[in-house]
Amino acid sequence: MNDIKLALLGSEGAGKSAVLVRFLTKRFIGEYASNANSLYHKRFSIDGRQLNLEVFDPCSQSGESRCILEEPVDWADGFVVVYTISDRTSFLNAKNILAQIKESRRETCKGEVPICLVGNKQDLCHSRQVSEEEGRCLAQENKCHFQEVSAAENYLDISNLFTKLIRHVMEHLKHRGDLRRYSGSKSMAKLINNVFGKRRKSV
Ligand SMILES: Nc1nc2c(ncn2[C@@H]2O[C@H](COP(=O)(O)OP(=O)(O)OP(=O)(O)O)[C@@H](O)[C@H]2O)c(=O)[nH]1
Repeated sequence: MNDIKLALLGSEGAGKSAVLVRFLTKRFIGEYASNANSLYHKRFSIDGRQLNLEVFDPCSQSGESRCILEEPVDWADGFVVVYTISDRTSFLNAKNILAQIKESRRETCKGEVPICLVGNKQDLCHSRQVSEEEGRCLAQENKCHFQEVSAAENYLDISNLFTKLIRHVMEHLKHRGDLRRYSGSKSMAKLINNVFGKRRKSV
């Protein structure tokens, strides 16, 4: 069974946990504990293949806090970078995070890093500060997927974006002939726990 490791990154309050919980449970839960890093596990079936999905949801990163990014960026096979369409600062932070991912993967990762840029809180379009076009352009510049979503209102867009990203990760790993997939993910989970002291969750 293949292991797929994803990390969600983005500003405080961008809706990382909401997006992830919507994907994993189909539900929207208004408030989430935001003072701890979490590692979620889920068995997932895609295109007839069984996967062990691990998703790392760290507590918030500001643009300057490079250290919180380093371990997830090394660990993850793919990334969901979340900003809020009604908060330009979160968009600028997402831009910064994309640059950091690219920079740290430049040596090890020939070709594209599987990333989806997500503009969340589409339901707040009356207070929109970032146009859909700007989001799409930033994604194009970084050669990544792009999707505007509302974790509060819509499951399907979120499900589709994760499915697309997971397919991209699978392609990417196949291309790289990455045998690490079969070495067992428990040791990496342990490493992450050691580094961040985070809770682990099964959904
Ligand atoms: N209107 C609206 N609110 C949302 C949406 N997604 C999340 N929220 C709200 O935004 C707030 C922050 O959501 P979280 O999922 O905790 O955000 P986060 O990025 O995980 O935040 P940290 O854990 O602090 O990094 C919560 O009050 C959510 O209810 C959305 O799609 N629409």
